[in-house]
Amino acid sequence: MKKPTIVGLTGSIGMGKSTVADMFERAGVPVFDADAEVRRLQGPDGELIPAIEQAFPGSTGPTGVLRERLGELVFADSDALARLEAIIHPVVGRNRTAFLAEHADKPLLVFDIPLLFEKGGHEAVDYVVVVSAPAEAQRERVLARPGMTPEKFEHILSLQVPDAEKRAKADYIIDTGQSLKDTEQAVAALVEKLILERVSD
Ligand SMILES: CC(C)(COP(=O)(O)OP(=O)(O)OC[C@H]1O[C@@H](n2cnc3c(N)ncnc32)[C@H](O)[C@@H]1O)[C@@H](O)C(=O)NCCC(=O)NCCS
Ligand SMILES: Nc1ncnc2c1ncn2[C@@H]1O[C@H](COP(=O)(O)OP(=O)(O)OP(=O)(O)O)[C@@H](O)[C@H]1O
Repeated sequence: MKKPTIVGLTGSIGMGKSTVADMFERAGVPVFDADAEVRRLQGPDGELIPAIEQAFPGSTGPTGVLRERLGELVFADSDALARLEAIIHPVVGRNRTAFLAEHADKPLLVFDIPLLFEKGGHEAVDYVVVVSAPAEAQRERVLARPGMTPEKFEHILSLQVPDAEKRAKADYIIDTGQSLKDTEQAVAALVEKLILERVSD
């Protein structure tokens, strides 16, 4: 049986990656959502709560990880962030492998991975799709989020591979600086192209 084509979907903060991932799902493509997986593992009764509480005392409660508190601890301290990542990333990787096995009969799959370039996962996918919009649109979207400040935004940006570099390394770019409808059409066209290419391979 032919293996599924794997698309790695990524993009910097606020570029519209989650919205575009939903568009892939609506086009019939199963999506592994690394962020959702992290939230599940960190949620109430999440598998990683004991390890996170041990490494970062006071960072969890009855609702699971206290995201804002943990964010304050790790986004300001790169060693702390590396410790948190060492707890989380191996488990996410394991669950991604299980997702792949479950969907081995599908033509196309999407791995929605915010840190695809930062963590070197781009070698493990067939195509990298970068979600991108003008910096002004990105800034406006992110600053509209509750609890976000310009300082926090700049700092998170500094932890991420710059958008220009992501674009340069992409196989395909999905522009989210246009209307949602136009972006959805671009996603549907890309899905069709990738499935056709696979068949004629
Ligand atoms: C620290 C946590 C709890 C803060 O949660 P919060 O809901 O406040 O923020 P959120 O997860 O939406 O992240 C905000 C922005 O920071 C970026 N970001 C998150 N983790 C990282 C990281 N390890 N390195 C660089 N950027 C990161 C996200 O891509 C996003 O653009 C959470 O980000 C976390 O657990 N991060 C570590 C796990 C991880 O690496 N997740 C990302 C992909 S699997
Ligand atoms: N053409 C478009 N495509 C995608 N999103 C758009 C578009 N136009 C406006 N938006 C809006 O931009 C926002 C993007 O948010 P989204 O959560 O998808 O970003 P994200 O990149 O996943 O963020 P983060 O990396 O911070 O988790 C949404 O509110 C969405 O409705």
